Amino acid sequence: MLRQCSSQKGGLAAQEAAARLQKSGPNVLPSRRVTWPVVLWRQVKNPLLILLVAAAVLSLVTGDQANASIILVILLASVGLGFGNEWRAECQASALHDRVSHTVVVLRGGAPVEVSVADLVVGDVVRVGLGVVVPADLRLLSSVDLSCDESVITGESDAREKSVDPVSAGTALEELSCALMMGTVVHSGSGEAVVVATGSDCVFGHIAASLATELPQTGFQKGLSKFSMFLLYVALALTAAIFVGNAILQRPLLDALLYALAIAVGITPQLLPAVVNTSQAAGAAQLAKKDVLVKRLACVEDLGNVDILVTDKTGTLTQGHIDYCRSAPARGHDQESLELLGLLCCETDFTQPGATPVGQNEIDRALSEHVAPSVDLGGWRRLDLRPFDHVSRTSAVLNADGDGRRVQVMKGAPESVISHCKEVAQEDRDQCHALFAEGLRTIAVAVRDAGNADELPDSPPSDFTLVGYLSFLDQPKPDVEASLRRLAELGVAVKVATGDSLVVAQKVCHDLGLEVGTPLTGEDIDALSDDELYDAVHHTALLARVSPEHKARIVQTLRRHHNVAFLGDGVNDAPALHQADVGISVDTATDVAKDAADVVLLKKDLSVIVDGITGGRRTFANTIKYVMMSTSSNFGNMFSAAIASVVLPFLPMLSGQLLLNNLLYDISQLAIPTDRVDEESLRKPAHWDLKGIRRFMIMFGPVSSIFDFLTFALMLFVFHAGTTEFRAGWFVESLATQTLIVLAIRTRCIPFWRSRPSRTMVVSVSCVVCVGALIPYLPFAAELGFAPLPLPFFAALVGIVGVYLVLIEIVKWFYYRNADQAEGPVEHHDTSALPHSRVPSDVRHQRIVAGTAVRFWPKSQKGRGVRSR
Ligand SMILES: Nc1ncnc2c1ncn2[C@@H]1O[C@H](COP(=O)(O)OP(=O)(O)OP(=O)(O)O)[C@@H](O)[C@H]1O
Ligand SMILES: [Mg+2]
Repeated sequence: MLRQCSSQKGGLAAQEAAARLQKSGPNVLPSRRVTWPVVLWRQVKNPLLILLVAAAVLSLVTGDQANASIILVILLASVGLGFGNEWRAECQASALHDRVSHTVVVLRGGAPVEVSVADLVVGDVVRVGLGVVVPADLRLLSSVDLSCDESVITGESDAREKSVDPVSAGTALEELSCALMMGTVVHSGSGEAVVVATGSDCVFGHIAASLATELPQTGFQKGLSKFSMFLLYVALALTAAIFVGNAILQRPLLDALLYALAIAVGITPQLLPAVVNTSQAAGAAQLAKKDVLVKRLACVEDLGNVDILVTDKTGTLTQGHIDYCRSAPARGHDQESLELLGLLCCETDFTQPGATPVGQNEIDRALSEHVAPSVDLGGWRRLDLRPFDHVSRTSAVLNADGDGRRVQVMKGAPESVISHCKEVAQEDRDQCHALFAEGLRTIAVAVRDAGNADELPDSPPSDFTLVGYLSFLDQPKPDVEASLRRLAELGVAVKVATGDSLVVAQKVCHDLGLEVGTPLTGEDIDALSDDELYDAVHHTALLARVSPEHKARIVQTLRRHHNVAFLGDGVNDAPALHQADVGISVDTATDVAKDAADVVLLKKDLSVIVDGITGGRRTFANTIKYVMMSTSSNFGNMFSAAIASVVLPFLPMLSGQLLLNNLLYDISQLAIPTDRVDEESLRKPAHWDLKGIRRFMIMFGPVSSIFDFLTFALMLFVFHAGTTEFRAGWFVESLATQTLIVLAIRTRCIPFWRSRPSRTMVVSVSCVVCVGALIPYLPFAAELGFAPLPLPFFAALVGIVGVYLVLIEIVKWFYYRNADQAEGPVEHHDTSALPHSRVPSDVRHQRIVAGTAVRFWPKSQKGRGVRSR
């Protein structure tokens, strides 16, 4: 095979590889990226929009050409605005995605080097190990106990054994035991293989091309679509009512249709996708600056909604760099033989000259660094290996010494190893506890005479002799305590789920000031039903000696009533990462973990997650502002327009004018993603709450209508306005009230005084109001159907807007008082899980029922407004 690929055992020379890369192109699959036509289609596929265009074209041919042309021009501008913003967000998203690196170890000129997966070429010799996602189609050259999870290709969930033995030509894909396919995952063992196909030439390339690439919706997206459907129903009801009302009054039908459709378009928050995407992209870009890469933009908000974080221990609570600390031989054994046997039992075969540890096995790396130089492995030979697995928590080897004597060595978690030992003296057991109590990650080494066996028995026998313990130190991180406190303040409970010993984990938690409550072990968890587990997990912050399945089960159980994030970097964390609402991994993690994650941290640090969560909440809060806007004054305006069209003898605004009004309003709202967010709204997870939105709409919409009717009266009875002047007056008033209200709605506090909006927001809102006021004076105002307004109108306008904003503050006060009362009795987070029980009095856990939840803004702390930063 090597010859067929013009390669050799030591791999390709660097120049040769570069030359092949030039010819074959990078090893990547055809992009799944969104292209611009797709983004454009998203803007125009709105059925209301299509109907409106159709009606406008009809009107262009048969009737009012000026109005029809204005409608078309404005629609074009709206679509352009949405497209421009969404496209920019998409570009930012894919740039972020590209920053998640995937590397592989290849032999170049005989030496192992780490290169980007994209740089692989046919003929490269690569090394693969546990947890690696196979980067191209490979033919095995050597392997140790290798098996692969090929479910992405075959749908078969059981891992398949792999070996170098050739198979006959024409063998079915599932039976290709000497080949590793791109996209499959190494389930156990390790090996070397030569690349036979890259990029879209791979089997996976063909499959991926035919797969639907739609990803399942995130919690946030589900809420968003429900909300959009709700508005669509409101729009349809209103459109039908206006149309029928006008028809009964025998008004021109085409005009009525155009007008009704313009109102429908006005109500549907057309820019919602653009605002959401821009918010998310801005949020993601800010998070990227803080070393948080969001793989899917939609996860930004979900990150903000997290209220429980389940995390592993190594590298999160501890520094993650394991150092060999000391050996503790059992009675009757010495340090030398203990270290020698420990080294023999590493996955890397150190009896081979020049062997370097592969993969992410930290314990083996530490042993090779600190023990290998001083141990003489001369004469030893490896016959068989069973690599470490997270379920049995042991690894085993069969080795022969210089005299041909064969021994089986086992190393692993002390409890697991000791269970296979003949007899273990009490003092040796005590020694283990003492090491655990010091917080040392400790493994036991045991040995047995293997007679003349050639390979390891299927299950380890129980006649091992304990040789002793090897201890490793992984220091607690100094800044973790502060991060744990921040998380508690954010209403996020932290649970540590580790495969390490309970005593070691307890010591680490204690050192960090994390109260653990009543800890659970894997065995405890097995004995509990899901309901019992759900309750028990609330009373502890520590789950120790847990297997990968336990981690996944814990996450799954908690998700019933919580939004759960899981942080982990090992192969053993992948199932839980998949289960979690938000899977978080690190850039240095194993491929499977990184693949399963939604968010990748460039630094494995709790403080980075704190930033991620606050960033997510900020983004969510801003998105919700737009939603609130669309459902309050914007809705109110359209509602007034609907009523007025039936009550007045003429249309209160032409359809083109309505659309222009809507376009200007939308432009002003594009600044929302830049807005500041009150510190208070960051303190709690926020969720979609359709009931709350409906209540908001019903309370705020009519308030804006009252002022519209006031304006109608003013124009008709005080200024005795003609039709065009009337329309200009209402155009200016509705735009002013509609846009300025964002300054009130954006916060629970008193605007400007307690909470300041961003400068961009103030500027954009003010500019739009001014532009609106100027439009009736512009040279083309007559074409638009406007006449200039008398100056006293503006004095009245200032009065109307002023009273309106005051009234909104009063309604706001009532709304939040009711919302807070409606929330009912509040369950408290189990404070034992938080460091030093420093839980703010209002940290509560919110029950999310069937995707709806409690409210947008957290309860204000006894009127103490907090100034936003
Ligand atoms: N290479 C190894 N050889 C032998 N035993 C090991 C090895 N790696 C880990 N162990 C043992 O298995 C136990 C569980 O390790 P595992 O890596 O599954 O834990 P984990 O859940 O990833 O821990 P953490 O939360 O710290 O990341 C360790 O405490 C140790 O006793
Ligand atoms: Mg781990």
